[in-house]
Amino acid sequence: MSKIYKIHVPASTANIGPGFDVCGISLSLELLVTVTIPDTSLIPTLSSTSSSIPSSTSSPLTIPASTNPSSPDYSSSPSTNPSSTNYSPPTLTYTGLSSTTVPLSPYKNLITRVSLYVLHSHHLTFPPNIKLNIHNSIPFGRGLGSSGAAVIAGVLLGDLLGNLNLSIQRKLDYALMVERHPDNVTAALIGGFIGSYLKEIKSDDGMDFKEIPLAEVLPEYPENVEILGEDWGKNVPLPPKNIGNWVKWNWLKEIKMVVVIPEFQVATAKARGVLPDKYDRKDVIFNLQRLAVLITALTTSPLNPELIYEAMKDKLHQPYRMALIPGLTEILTSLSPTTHPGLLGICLSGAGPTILALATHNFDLIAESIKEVFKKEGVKADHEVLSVDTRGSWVEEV
Ligand SMILES: Nc1ncnc2c1ncn2[C@@H]1O[C@H](COP(=O)(O)OP(=O)(O)OP(=O)(O)O)[C@@H](O)[C@H]1O
Ligand SMILES: N[C@@H](CCO)C(=O)O
Repeated sequence: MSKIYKIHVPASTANIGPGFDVCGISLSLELLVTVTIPDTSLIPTLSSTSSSIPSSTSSPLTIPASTNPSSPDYSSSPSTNPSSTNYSPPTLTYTGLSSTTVPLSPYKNLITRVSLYVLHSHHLTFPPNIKLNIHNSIPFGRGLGSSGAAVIAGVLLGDLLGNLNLSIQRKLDYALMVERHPDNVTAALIGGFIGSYLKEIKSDDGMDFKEIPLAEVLPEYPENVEILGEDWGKNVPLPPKNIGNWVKWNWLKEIKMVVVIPEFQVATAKARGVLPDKYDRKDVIFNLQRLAVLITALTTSPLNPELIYEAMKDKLHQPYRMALIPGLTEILTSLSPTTHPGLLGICLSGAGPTILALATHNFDLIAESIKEVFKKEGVKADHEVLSVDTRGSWVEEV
């Protein structure tokens, strides 16, 4: 009998104005990966060395039961190199957004490459004949955390296929090796309104986290299965332990996220490339003051729209990204709680180009006003009214 699992990962919005690379909120849009594992009694162990690799650290959180279903147990099967069996790597099918353009090779697709990184670092590779059906509702390259969700899905997939039982903290460590800003991945993994920071890893600890090139973490894996051998898994950069740290704030249910999504994409790498290496002290203070106020203002009832509106302003990333997003300056200055009752604050969602408006009512009016500005710039946009997802990522056996 095959086993079927579903991996659920939410979208996320990051920064929320002044909290650049700090704040994230997971959203009610989902990336769903359905994993079909053939009769596990026929699946060989993929490496005899896997049991010697420590697979987890202790978790600071209680993991919901649904996050760690009983994974298939390969351990009693004989150790076999897949290249010597009737092996075929995972097959991928996609439905939903970007389903016609996303790579379907398991060695090129972001979700499966990340899962292979997790497996590889445990001296494992894909078990044979896995089927993956991916349904994507998160638009690519719009600032709604599509890559963060794909990375988390990949870590959860690797954990499932390797029967690793990684702790939630260790899963985050793996995700942070791939996406080095913690805001989207932490919100996608944990769920809710999240503040996070990365531990500074000094080189004399044996590894400088920031300096490991992504190409070494996610190498171009060859398109064949002859990749298990004596050295398989020996030179994989392992994540330092406990690099991501987070807090989860209360979220008031009356606050909804109005997201206005332009039709064009802005790659996060490009939107980070326009940022300066150094900032003026006054701009840093501007953000710190607002961020400190924003967290309490957003989590305290009754809400104070004027306070929140000012506290959602930013001088660390949005001013530099205006050149990439036509209409951004006007959008950020022309709507306010006075002109649009119900509006709490407005900012770029993640690296953009999506606009995030936090609001308690008048959602469609707020969205239409933002779309009007985009329209003047010749940009078509859609909108959605989203809720916070408080559950985060989870895996179920169906
Ligand atoms: N479901 C997915 N499957 C495979 N690849 C994906 C998936 N989602 C995202 N990606 C990859 O990530 C890229 C988008 O990443 P990018 O960081 O530029 O934008 P984003 O994550 O949507 O925005 P932001 O980080 O600002 O929220 C896509 O072009 C694709 O290569
Ligand atoms: N904090 C990140 C989020 C995008 O992934 C940025 O703004 O670049």
